[in-house]
Amino acid sequence: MRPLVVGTRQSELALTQTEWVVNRLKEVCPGLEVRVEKIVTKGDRILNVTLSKVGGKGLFVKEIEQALLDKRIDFAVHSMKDMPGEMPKGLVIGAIPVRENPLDCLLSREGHTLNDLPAGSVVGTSSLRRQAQILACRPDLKVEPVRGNLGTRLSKMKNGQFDAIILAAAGLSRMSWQDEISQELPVEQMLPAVGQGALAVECREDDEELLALLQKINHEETARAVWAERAFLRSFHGGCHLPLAGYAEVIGDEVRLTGLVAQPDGKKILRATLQGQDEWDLGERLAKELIDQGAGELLATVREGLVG
Ligand SMILES: NCc1[nH]cc(CCC(=O)O)c1CC(=O)O
Repeated sequence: MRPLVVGTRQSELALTQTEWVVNRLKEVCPGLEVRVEKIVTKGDRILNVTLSKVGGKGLFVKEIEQALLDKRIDFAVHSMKDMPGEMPKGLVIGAIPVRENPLDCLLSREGHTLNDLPAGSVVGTSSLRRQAQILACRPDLKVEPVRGNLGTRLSKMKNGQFDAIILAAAGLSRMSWQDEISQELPVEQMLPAVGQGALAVECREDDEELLALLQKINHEETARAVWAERAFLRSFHGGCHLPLAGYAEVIGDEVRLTGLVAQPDGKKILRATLQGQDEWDLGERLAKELIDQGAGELLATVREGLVG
């Protein structure tokens, strides 16, 4: 294998994830040389602006994808949940390694769970998906936006700006910060984001030498689950900043997919589960089922709110 260049954002989490993937590649290809190229993305430059108002999460991957297309880098490691539904022509996801804990968790200053947080407590999250699901079970809490990388959010909670925050278990676990978790939220209370806990290793579609190597760190079960979740996401046309959740598991030789579309105030939650063999078909059928329940109208109202 030729020496490779991997592109990554420069946040601690991104670097940790990249190093993890590089180590997996070195296990299956001893002696492999990989140079790490740090890339500053638009999402990193505007961390003080509410993300949903500036065009969503594609912001974290665009510059990196351009570097791939320009052949300045050979591959890139992304958090799967930061990947938009559609990818640029010429690029593919070459591997989906084994998934970390997909759940969201509550971190609270006093060690409370979601059910026993005192009324009026302020919960920090900028995700409409998390906001809607918190308010659905605890309409007496206040949700306020919080931005910044994991460390910044943690310190904002610890210094009293928030009574609690919601973060993905996967990020905390990769940073070895699991001890900060007050409660892992069950999927019944907090359905995760599409792709949460999984990584995407992206490369050029014609790089056959690299694709053959990446195939060796692909995790079939994770990949099947994530394809079903992403098929569901794509049916809503790139709605990664929308109050939308999707989570799939492999059960025997089938995939069971649960999807959710919510009103940001949590007063309306549409949810459905389907099981089947074909991931793409499953995602599309689940989206149709939620659209039949009124998801289209609900999301249209949210989209207007985001633009205005
Ligand atoms: N929203 C940003 C983001 N993108 C990926 C992760 C880490 C978790 C993962 O890989 O799914 C996080 C932090 C978080 O949501 O708590």
